[in-house]
Amino acid sequence: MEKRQEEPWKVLEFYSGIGGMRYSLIRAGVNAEIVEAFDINDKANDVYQHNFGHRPYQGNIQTLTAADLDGYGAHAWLLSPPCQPYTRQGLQKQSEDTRAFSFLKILELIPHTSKPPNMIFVENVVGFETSDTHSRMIETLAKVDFVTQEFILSPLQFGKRKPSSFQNPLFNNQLLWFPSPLSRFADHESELYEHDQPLDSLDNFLQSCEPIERFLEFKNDNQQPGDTTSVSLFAVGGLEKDDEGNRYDASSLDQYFVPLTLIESYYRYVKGTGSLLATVLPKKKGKASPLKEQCLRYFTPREVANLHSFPEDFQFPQHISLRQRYALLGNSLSIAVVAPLLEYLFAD
Ligand SMILES: C[S@@+](CC[C@H](N)C(=O)[O-])C[C@H]1O[C@@H](n2cnc3c(N)ncnc32)[C@H](O)[C@@H]1O
Repeated sequence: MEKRQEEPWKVLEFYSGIGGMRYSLIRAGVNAEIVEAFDINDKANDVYQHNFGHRPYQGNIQTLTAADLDGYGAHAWLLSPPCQPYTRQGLQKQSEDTRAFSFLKILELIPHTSKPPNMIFVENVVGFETSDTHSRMIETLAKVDFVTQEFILSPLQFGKRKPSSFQNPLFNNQLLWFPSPLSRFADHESELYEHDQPLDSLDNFLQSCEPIERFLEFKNDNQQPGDTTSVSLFAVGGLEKDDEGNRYDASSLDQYFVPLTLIESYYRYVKGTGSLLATVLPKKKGKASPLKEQCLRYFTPREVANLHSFPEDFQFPQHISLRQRYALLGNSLSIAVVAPLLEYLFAD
């Protein structure tokens, strides 16, 4: 697709969810216009519409044709397809999983379009890079003359069509485990590590992390200044309460505390997903206190959105239940990581 210099990039956002990709594009400062977004989930579309004033096309991406895609005249396609076929907790059926079909279908349409996109950005989970879906993606993109660069930061893949290229062609057709090529694009808030080695110790890692208080909407009342590093996170099970259909009252903190009965059977839930916050510090420094004394609570949806770097004005419409909020946020992405990648991809 030809584009005049001053024209905005025309972008299609596939699997738009609650708009993590669109927020990343905004944060990257790319002069772009989302010409259409696509998602099958009506609740996700309610949230998207609430925040962006546009309701995504609500249908199965698998039913789109090459002519439909040509009709949008887009320069770039952004895709965050379902990750369940590749996650470690899942059955790892990869391209055999019905949830992978629409992604493969959309890639296979590229040679049949008369105006193929100049750029493609794909975001997924660790596990995708070794899947047969990934092999088919690389094969299909090579056939239609794309060069690719791939990053495992949070798991990300993206491509740019010849003759345009990446700012750093040195990394073409490589899978990188470090973000150095992006460092010029990372803004202050989303500073990326320059390390091309894993962080060597837990201490170094903790020092390079933002304190968790920065992300909290409910601060700990009993917190002393300087106690920040003592707040602990535990990976245990998700929220138990089924609040389907109930309206969500964001103002009450009580609903986020983990019931003692659940903590007592902590080990049964270790395999679940989600993180917990210890709101009471251990009495003795360096000594872990029993879980029961730490007043564990779940992060609120706003806090999860903060951890994903969603902007402050992002909101859920009232009718979205607590459980739905967690599910939608859980499907979304880290804007702090995706924004520099988009900036890198769109840089001339
Ligand atoms: C991994 S999530 C992407 C979330 C999004 N990037 C965000 O920030 O919220 C995948 C999304 O694709 C949607 N989806 C899955 N299969 C689809 C299909 N065949 N057609 C349309 N949407 C689909 C799901 O409803 C879900 O919202």
